[in-house]
Amino acid sequence: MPKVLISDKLSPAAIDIFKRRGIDVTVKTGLAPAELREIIGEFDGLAIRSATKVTRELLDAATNLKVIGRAGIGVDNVDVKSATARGVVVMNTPYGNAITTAEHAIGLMFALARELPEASASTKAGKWEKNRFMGVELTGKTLGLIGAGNIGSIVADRALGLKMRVLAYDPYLTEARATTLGVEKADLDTVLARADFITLHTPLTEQTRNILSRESIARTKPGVRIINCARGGLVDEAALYDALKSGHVAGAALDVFEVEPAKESPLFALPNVVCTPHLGAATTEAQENVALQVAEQISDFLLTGAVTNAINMASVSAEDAPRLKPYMELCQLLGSFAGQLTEARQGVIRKVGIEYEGAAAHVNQRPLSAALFAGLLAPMMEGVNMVNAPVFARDHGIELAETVFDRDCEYQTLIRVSVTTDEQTRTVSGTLFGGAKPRLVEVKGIKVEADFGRHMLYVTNRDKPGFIAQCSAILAEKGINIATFHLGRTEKGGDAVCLISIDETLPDDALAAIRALPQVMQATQISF
Ligand SMILES: NC(=O)C1=CN([C@@H]2O[C@H](COP(=O)(O)OP(=O)(O)OC[C@H]3O[C@@H](n4cnc5c(N)ncnc54)[C@H](O)[C@@H]3O)[C@@H](O)[C@H]2O)C=CC1
Ligand SMILES: O=C(O)CCC(=O)C(=O)O
Repeated sequence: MPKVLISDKLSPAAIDIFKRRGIDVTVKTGLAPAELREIIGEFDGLAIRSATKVTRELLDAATNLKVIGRAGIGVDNVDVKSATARGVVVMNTPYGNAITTAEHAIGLMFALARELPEASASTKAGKWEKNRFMGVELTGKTLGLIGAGNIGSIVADRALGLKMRVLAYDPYLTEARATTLGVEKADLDTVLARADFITLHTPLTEQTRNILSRESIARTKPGVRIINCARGGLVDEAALYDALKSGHVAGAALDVFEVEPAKESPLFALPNVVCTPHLGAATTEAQENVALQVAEQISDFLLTGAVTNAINMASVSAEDAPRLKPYMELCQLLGSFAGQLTEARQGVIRKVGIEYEGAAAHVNQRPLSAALFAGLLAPMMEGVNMVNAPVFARDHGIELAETVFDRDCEYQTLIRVSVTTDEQTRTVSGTLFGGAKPRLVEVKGIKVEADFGRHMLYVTNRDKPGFIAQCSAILAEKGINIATFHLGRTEKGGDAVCLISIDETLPDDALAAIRALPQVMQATQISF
């Protein structure tokens, strides 16, 4: 039974889902990093919000971990690069708290426009300062969005409902999408110069860190109000403080801070600053959504292999997972076969080609190249799996070319793999017998029909009499039983391939004896 740890405060709905799906779930929140490192090795899955920091050190101790699920959007508390390198899938729940967070941004905009927190505090203090608080109307004002993804788009929609004009800066926003959203696409300088309110909705990346820097704040319209409900670090807090003090910025509402928890900050002393403690996603509805989603996603992955909303891997829907399973197995075996032949020749892989024909042309192929790379690179690298193999391949400069042939095919389904090294290109093809059982059907362009046995001997030889008898005699002498024996050749007397499935591994001297046979060009032992 897979084991999952919930290490942050999640809605109890998540626990129910895990239990119902047959997952052994443990809840331990508020652990110190050392305490978490101590126990993480037991778990296959980890469900978190933002408090748990998944560092390289934690991942080093997470020897069984297969999946990390973030009940929320931002994964900046996860070292995704290290997780990927260790083959751990990282998932988030990209939509579950988007509406709630957009509503918080709109709420903060109202709070700024009418100084609601200050007015409330003053009224409760019995001051009745009716003349102190003079707000601004939102109707007709310009809202500048920085980031127009899920949350930014919802903010835009709500702002348009308030009769505001919306300008959006987002390098990935197309004109067509901007038109659909009813916003004006603009560059950052235009947003800074024209917006009465600026709201941020981007992840924190190297490109977005301090996107509202001292220089960019200086280029904003005097009297601008700034809302950050995305991530601390997008706004330079020291520069914001100075701009608020000088009056250039009329107000700022911050849900997120450079350092969290933010227990102290010079900004707290300013009357025109509204703060909330990272509450953007804090509604019952959003927390239930993300908890349910993350629990379903982690369970699906651990129980069926379905991959949803992964940051570091192609998605496989729950519907696709059973259909893709034999294809992934076939690709992994073809990759492993090609990889072991390449390893035997010590060739440096330059390029990998995958061709899909027949039914394979119509399945979701995105995860298949990852399965192929996992098989291909496993003989050469330790700890390779579908998550990290494509990254290793890219880091090693291996080019991938995928071709889909929508044409009649000799087999019901066919996947042909070619691996090009400095020396040669090797091709190997496979099909699914009965739609499910991987079978080799072609090696080096020569037709064979062989199941993938646990231990195999692959021989290329000249098609001359005597080879089969001599080879069988060597195996018999070593007491090695032959399970299956498959032959193929280009033509009578031409090149031939022989695939022998054997019940145990072949001793080195037997392999050497087979290699020494006069007809033999290459003999390699393959294990799956
Ligand atoms: N305060 C809170 O509790 C919450 C905060 N968040 C934060 O909100 C952020 C946005 O969430 P979503 O809208 O769901 O993400 P999203 O991925 O749908 O949208 C992000 C947008 O930022 C844009 N972007 C990327 N780099 C940019 C750049 N250099 N300049 C301008 N735009 C850029 C992207 O093109 C994308 O459209 C999350 O990354 C997360 O950090 C999310 C949920 C709750
Ligand atoms: O889990 C939370 O409360 C924070 C949500 C958040 O920041 C996110 O989803 O990116």
